[in-house]
Amino acid sequence: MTTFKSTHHTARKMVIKLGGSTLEGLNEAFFRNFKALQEQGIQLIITHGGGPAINRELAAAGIESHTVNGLRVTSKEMIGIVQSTLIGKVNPSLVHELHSANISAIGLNGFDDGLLESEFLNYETYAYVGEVKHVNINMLNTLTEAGIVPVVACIGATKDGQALNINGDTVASEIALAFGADCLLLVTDVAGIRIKDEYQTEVTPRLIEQWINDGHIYGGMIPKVQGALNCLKAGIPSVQIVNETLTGTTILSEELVK
Ligand SMILES: Nc1ncnc2c1ncn2[C@@H]1O[C@H](COP(=O)(O)OP(=O)(O)O)[C@@H](O)[C@H]1O
Ligand SMILES: CC(=O)N[C@@H](CCC(=O)OP(=O)(O)O)C(=O)O
Repeated sequence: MTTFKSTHHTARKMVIKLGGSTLEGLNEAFFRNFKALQEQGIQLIITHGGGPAINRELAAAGIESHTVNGLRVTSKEMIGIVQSTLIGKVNPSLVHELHSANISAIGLNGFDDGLLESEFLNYETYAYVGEVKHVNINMLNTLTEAGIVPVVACIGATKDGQALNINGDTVASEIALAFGADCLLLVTDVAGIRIKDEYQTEVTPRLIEQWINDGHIYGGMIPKVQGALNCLKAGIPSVQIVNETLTGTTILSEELVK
């Protein structure tokens, strides 16, 4: 039994972002629901993070890291580890899981066909963290039209070929915008936004701003909701923060709230 919201049924193009917290052992419900979306003829792109895997690799190298506004400050020594973890480990193991579930998938990152042309976000504050300047969507269109699911790791590339660390939620929203997705699902380890122990089914940008200011939304949830708000502003009708069963919080533009 699926529990999709009605917006899923009307979607034609969808981006699904898998958070690092969910990547280590996706459950059977996820693959079942994913295939149900494919069977509805929806063109799908997967993007992913990998925060926990990066933490493990950094710890093994004896490197400590910290975040500012939910973004990992990434030193020169760290960017190589982030790049090799996301592109060399997390991405192929996710592609393998999809393949094992009979889903045709191909692994990509920001370097491939100039997919995520990026620049330093703010070197003084974040060092090797990027912001996406241009998404070369052509390859993703070609693959999705052929029924192949692109699986994109959140590594950007500068014009000079420098890898930059980009938050997975940010990459998901940039790709959703470039793809013209009508739905963005941010899959994480919680069933949506929780405020005072209560999961919210529908929220508005105004409430989100208030909750960030008073600390009810913090850490990794901040780039998630910010990416969601950017997508809504740019006209993507449905952005949802969901768990592996694809149920959670829908973020609505103010004017859509009755
Ligand atoms: N209001 C909130 N509701 C739910 N989770 C929140 C909230 N504020 C912060 N969080 C935290 O955000 C986490 C999800 O973000 P993150 O760990 O970055 O996930 P992912 O790896 O899936 O991107 C949750 O596990 C929770 O600890
Ligand atoms: C700049 C920045 O913060 N990059 C993230 C990239 C991985 C990510 O986003 O992983 P999740 O989806 O698990 O959060 C990081 O280094 O953790």
